[in-house]
Amino acid sequence: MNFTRVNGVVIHHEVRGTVGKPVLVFSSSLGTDFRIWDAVVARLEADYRIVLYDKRGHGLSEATPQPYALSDHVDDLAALLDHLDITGATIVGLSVGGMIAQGLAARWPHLVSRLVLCDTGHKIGHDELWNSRIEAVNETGIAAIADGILQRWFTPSFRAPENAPFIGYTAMLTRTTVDGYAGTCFALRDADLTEDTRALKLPTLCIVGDQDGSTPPDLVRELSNLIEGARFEIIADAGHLPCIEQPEATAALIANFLRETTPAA
Ligand SMILES: O=C(O)CC1=CCC(=O)O1
Repeated sequence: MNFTRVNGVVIHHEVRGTVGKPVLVFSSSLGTDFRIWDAVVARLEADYRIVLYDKRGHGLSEATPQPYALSDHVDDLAALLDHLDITGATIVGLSVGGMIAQGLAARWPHLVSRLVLCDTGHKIGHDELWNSRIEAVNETGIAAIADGILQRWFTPSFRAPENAPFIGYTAMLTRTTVDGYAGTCFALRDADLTEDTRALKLPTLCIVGDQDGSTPPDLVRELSNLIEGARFEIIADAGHLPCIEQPEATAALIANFLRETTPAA
C-alpha cells in the first residue's frame, strides 16, 4: 500500500505489473475503489505497468470536505502521475473515472497517449438527478439509496443475494465516505466535457455494458462519436461495471486496442 499527499490530499495508490512496459492507469467510478479492476489487471499485468489509485473520498484516500469539482479529481491524478514520474500513459477510466480521463487528456495532454473510456459520457445525468442524490446521501446516508444504485450497476443475475461478490461490492458502495460520494456528485453535476472532448485527438476505445442503467449504450456511443476515430464496443451480459461482471471480455477489448494502437518498434 502506498500513500502520497498531492494537492493537500492523501491519495492511496499501487503500482503493479512489469517494469519497463507501457503504463496503464486505472480510474474508478462513484462509490467504488481500485479493487474493481483486480480481475482485469490480473489479465494485463504481464504486458503492462499498472497504476491503480483511489480518488479523493473513496477507498483509502483521504476524504476532504464536499463539494468537489471534476478539476479537483483531474488535478489529483495529474499530481500523482507527476509524483510517479509518468507521462504518455493510457488512462482507463470508468464512469466518473472516464470523465477524469477525458479531463486529464484535455488539460494535461503530455500525460496521456490513449484513452479507454468505460461506461461513461461527456456529460452524465442532469442537475436534478445529482441534487436529489446529494440531498439524500447527506440526509440519510448511502445505504438508504443503495438498492437503486445497485440495480443500475449490475445485471439481475449478479444481484442474487447468494452471489457473494454482490454482497462485497454492496459493502464497497455503502462504506464510501459521505463527503467523497456527495462531493463527487457535485463534480458530476457541474461537469460538461462536450467541447473539451470533441477537441481530443488521440486513440480512444469506448466500452459499455449492454445493460448499463447509469450510462446506457446510446450515451457511450454519442461520446465515441465526439472523438475522431474512436472505437465503440458493447459488452454482453454486463451492467455499469463490466470490469466486475465480465473482466475477461473487458481485458480482451483493452488488450486488442492497445496492440492495434501500439506503433511497431
Ligand atoms: O451511481 C451511478 O448511478 C453510477 C455512476 C454515475 C457516475 C459514476 O461514476 O457512477
